[in-house]
Amino acid sequence: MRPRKPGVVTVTLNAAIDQTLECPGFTAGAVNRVVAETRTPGGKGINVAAFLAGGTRPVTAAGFLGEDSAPLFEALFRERGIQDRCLRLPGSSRVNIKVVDRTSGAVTDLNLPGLRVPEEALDALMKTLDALAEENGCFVLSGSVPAGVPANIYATLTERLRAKGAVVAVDTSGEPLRHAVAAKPDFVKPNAHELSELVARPLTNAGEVARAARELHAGGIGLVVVSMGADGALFVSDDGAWRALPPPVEVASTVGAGDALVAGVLAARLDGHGLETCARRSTAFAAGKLAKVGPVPPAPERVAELLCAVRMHPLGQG
Ligand SMILES: Nc1ncnc2c1ncn2[C@@H]1O[C@H](COP(=O)(O)OP(=O)(O)O)[C@@H](O)[C@H]1O
Ligand SMILES: O=P(O)(O)OC[C@H]1O[C@](O)(COP(=O)(O)O)[C@@H](O)[C@@H]1O
Repeated sequence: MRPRKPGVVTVTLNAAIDQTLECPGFTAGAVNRVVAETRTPGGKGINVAAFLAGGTRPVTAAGFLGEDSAPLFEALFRERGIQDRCLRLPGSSRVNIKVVDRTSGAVTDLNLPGLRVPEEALDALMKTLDALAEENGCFVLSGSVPAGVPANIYATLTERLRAKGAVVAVDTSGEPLRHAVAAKPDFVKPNAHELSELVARPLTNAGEVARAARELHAGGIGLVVVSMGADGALFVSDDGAWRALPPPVEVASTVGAGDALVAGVLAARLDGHGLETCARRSTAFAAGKLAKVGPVPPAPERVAELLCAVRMHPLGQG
């Protein structure tokens, strides 16, 4: 995974403001008291851009933002030095509600559908991405697909951008993931639940997850990473197969952990690291991210501490 052009572009079709509600003992169907509320810019590609920025490569955010809520995202772009090539749509980006119960550690996500994308806006996005492909070698296509955009959008973009020599990563779910996988991106990162939906069978243990991940890899996807929350992640490529287990860490919110893992994988692979190092580094980065709400990268010293605590297990041929 060594693109000729250094820049990374993340594409977020369905950006979100994440409203985190801290609610000890949260119970569905009951009256609950919220003790703290924060609003942070989110959406998978926005988070990946925030985690990757500040490294050795230029990072650009593309996709759509509601113009009324754009200032929150623009502040993040300024703070992290992210180039803003997001197109503006009338209205506000969705607000996704994240209920965090620190007593149980559970996080409940209520993700809204988001703004409908008009046809002209999608055409304009295609032109923007074509232009960005002239100067950027890696594209990350992440998150749900909003109304107005065909479910095969990531497949279309994967083919189009790979034809221009770009490395393409996809992190999505459901129908968009099914289509994208058929277009063989260079890297996919489903979580175990999304992978189970994709292969249409329950995956009840790490062995079953590994078997399904190998099937995807054998189908032509160079790097398959399957995340499993506190149980770590599986990494499968031509270089071999590993499971990385994070140590127990302090958790403010698990929202964005998958995006941190994607950013960590890309940073390591684009720097030319092998699979084992990539798995260890990205797992340490994702675990370090959990201490803060929102797309705040962990301090390098914290990642260095966690690196030594990640346990690596080679996966047999199974
Ligand atoms: N509670 C946790 N403790 C330690 N690491 C975690 C925890 N939750 C997530 N992670 C790390 O973040 C990665 C991605 O988290 P996960 O929840 O599987 O992603 P997604 O948000 O895409 O479902 C995991 O593979 C793991 O490395
Ligand atoms: O586009 P989707 O699938 O609704 O996901 C959007 C949500 O995912 C996030 O990007 C977090 O994703 P992860 O927890 O998988 O890293 C949130 O910021 C956002 O609210």
